[in-house]
Amino acid sequence: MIALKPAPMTDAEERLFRLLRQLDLVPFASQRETAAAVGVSLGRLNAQIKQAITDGYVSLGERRGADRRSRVAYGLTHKGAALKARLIDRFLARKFAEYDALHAELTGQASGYPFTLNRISTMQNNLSPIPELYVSPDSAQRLKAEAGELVSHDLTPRQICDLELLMNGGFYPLKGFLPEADYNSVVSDMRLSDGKLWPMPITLDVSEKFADSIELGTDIALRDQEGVILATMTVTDKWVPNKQLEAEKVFGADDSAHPAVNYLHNTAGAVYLGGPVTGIQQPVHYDFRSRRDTPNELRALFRKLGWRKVVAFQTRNPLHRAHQELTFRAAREAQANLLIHPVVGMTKPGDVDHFTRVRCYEAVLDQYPASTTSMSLLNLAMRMAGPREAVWHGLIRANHGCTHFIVGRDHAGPGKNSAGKDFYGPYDAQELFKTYQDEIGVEMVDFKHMVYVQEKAQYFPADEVPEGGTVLDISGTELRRRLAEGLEIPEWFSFPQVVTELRRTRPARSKQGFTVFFTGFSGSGKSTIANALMVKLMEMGGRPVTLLDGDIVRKNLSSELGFSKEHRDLNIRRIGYVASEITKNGGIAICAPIAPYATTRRAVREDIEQFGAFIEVHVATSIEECERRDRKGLYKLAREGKIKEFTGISDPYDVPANPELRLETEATEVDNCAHQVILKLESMGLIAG
Ligand SMILES: Nc1ncnc2c1ncn2[C@@H]1O[C@H](COP(=O)(O)OS(=O)(=O)O)[C@@H](OP(=O)(O)O)[C@H]1O
Ligand SMILES: Nc1ncnc2c1ncn2[C@@H]1O[C@H](COP(=O)(O)OP(=O)(O)O)[C@@H](O)[C@H]1O
Repeated sequence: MIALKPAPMTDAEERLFRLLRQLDLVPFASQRETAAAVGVSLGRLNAQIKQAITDGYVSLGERRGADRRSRVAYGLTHKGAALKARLIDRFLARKFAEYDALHAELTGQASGYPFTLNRISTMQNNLSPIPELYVSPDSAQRLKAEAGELVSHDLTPRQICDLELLMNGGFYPLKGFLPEADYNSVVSDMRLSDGKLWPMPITLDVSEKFADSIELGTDIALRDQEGVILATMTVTDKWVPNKQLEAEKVFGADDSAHPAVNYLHNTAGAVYLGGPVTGIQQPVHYDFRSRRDTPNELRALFRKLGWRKVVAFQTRNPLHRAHQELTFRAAREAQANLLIHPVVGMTKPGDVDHFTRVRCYEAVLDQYPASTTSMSLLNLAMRMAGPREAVWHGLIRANHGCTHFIVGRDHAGPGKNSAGKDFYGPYDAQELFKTYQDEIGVEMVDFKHMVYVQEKAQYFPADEVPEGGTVLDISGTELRRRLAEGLEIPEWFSFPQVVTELRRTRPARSKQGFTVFFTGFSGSGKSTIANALMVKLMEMGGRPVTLLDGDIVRKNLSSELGFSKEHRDLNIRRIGYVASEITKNGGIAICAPIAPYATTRRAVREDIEQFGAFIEVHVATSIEECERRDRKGLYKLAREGKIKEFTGISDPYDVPANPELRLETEATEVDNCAHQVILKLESMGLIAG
């Protein structure tokens, strides 16, 4: 372990540090009280405070005395708070040197305790408090008011997760978003520039425009999505990262099939800002509050329970019987207590949402012995980086007071790459973890994939299956298929309470909502067929049906819109939004606009497919036939130039390339067209036969 000695602290710096520390602890104290606390005369303190105000470390405020009269009070500025955080190591080094000198003077010997910057390893104790980046609650109030004046950055959901773990010590020893030198070193060598192990770049990505507006050395306010200030950051670094290199080094390939690489290229801003963070308040969570713990809260819990050894189980999936067996075995093997530590920040796109998962965890928690098992939620934004992620998870669990960590098959695996191959080998994560285990400070409990052996009616690691045993297993994809089709999920695989919970969130396709989206020229037959379909679906019953016909929508939702590309797109996005809400809530939406642009139809499809099926039906009546029908007399007006931008005459229509269904109306009855849609819905499992 590399432990660089910090530069020596001068007397003036020590005095300033003591003052800042005291003002952080009790910002509303009188000068007399502060002078007594830091051990200087009132006159001297007064001079010190004046200097600190001139230097921008301390600001003047107001407090109400016991007599309710307002009096002057002093507190830290964000610059002062950041300086105090930076001086901590040097202050401790000085105190340590003083102790060593005292020890030598009184005993004739050096103390023999090596000084190290890594305070956790000197403490040797997973139960003692870990440093956080928060200022005291009183200072936080002042800083928050002050930070209102600063330039603000609105954090993305992923940055909020990162910031929470930075501030509460989950990402110790990081002191903020990585500066450039640390970033480069983490990307290439999995280490901070001082040599400490850290495998994941924790970066504050911003837009070029925002970065251009920030001078180095500026303090910025970091706000959540509602505008609440959570922290300030002194911007010490600003650079344009080599994202391709980051993708290759950290995630193993510059392939956008990897969710974090996709995020890097398509969501993250072009410029990174780095610098120390001063924590003001935790991000607010309204859900499962009592289940969320900071590293220090967990350490305190373990202290209270007398848990010396704790094995952590990381998960982003509901717990089934295989997981239960694995966690039981791990706890037995390590002779440790068990912390079920699921991630509720950001996981892999398409995962079961955390609300459902936590309800599933709660449902099975009483299968575990309460005296040796606890559950806590971790607001981590996963990157699905396999081996590097496992090392990172280990460090985070060490910070949360755990001594052991379970690494199973394909830990934090991102799925297949764009060539259809796995990004990482199934046990690469275990290999890498083993290499760094000592530095991580937690012991790995490794497991092979757990499978069910029918004859034994019991789970075994895949490499310990008794000879001749019949192995049963259900993959994640198979489980999703069974849930989607409402098929049986056997008792040996999961707990009935978990299956019930999952079925509630992901009912069978025949009970989910969906959208039928007709597209075609004016007069092609969209409304007529849509009406017939609606009646047929209503006859079947079961789900509410809503028809969003082009004409009706234009009268109600989009009355101010015309027929320019921009207005047509807006119209279709509105229809898509309403249909997605209907689909989300289990209804059937039938849409029948012209929707001439393929890109807009694709965007609507993506919105809706998050919640249920999207069935695109191209009503493929030729423009000549539509013009012959000319039901509303509009084609005639369009030919005469009296209606401009008329689809098919003077405006484009992108023919759908791969619709779920294409209808020919010229030689087919309306009833038969609608029936073809019904058959399609049946074949997709959306209506039960
Ligand atoms: N310039 C122009 N181009 C196309 N259509 C026109 C135009 N002006 C008015 N109309 C009438 O408006 C109906 C089409 O509206 P939509 O909302 O379906 O169009 S779009 O999807 O926003 O392109 C369409 O109704 P349908 O015949 O039911 O398709 C027409 O009656
Ligand atoms: N197989 C068919 N399907 C739908 N409409 C048909 C069919 N055959 C003839 N039509 C006629 O074509 C016209 C279609 O008009 P409409 O449904 O309002 O089209 P759109 O909504 O696409 O503008 C109606 O007059 C309808 O009776």
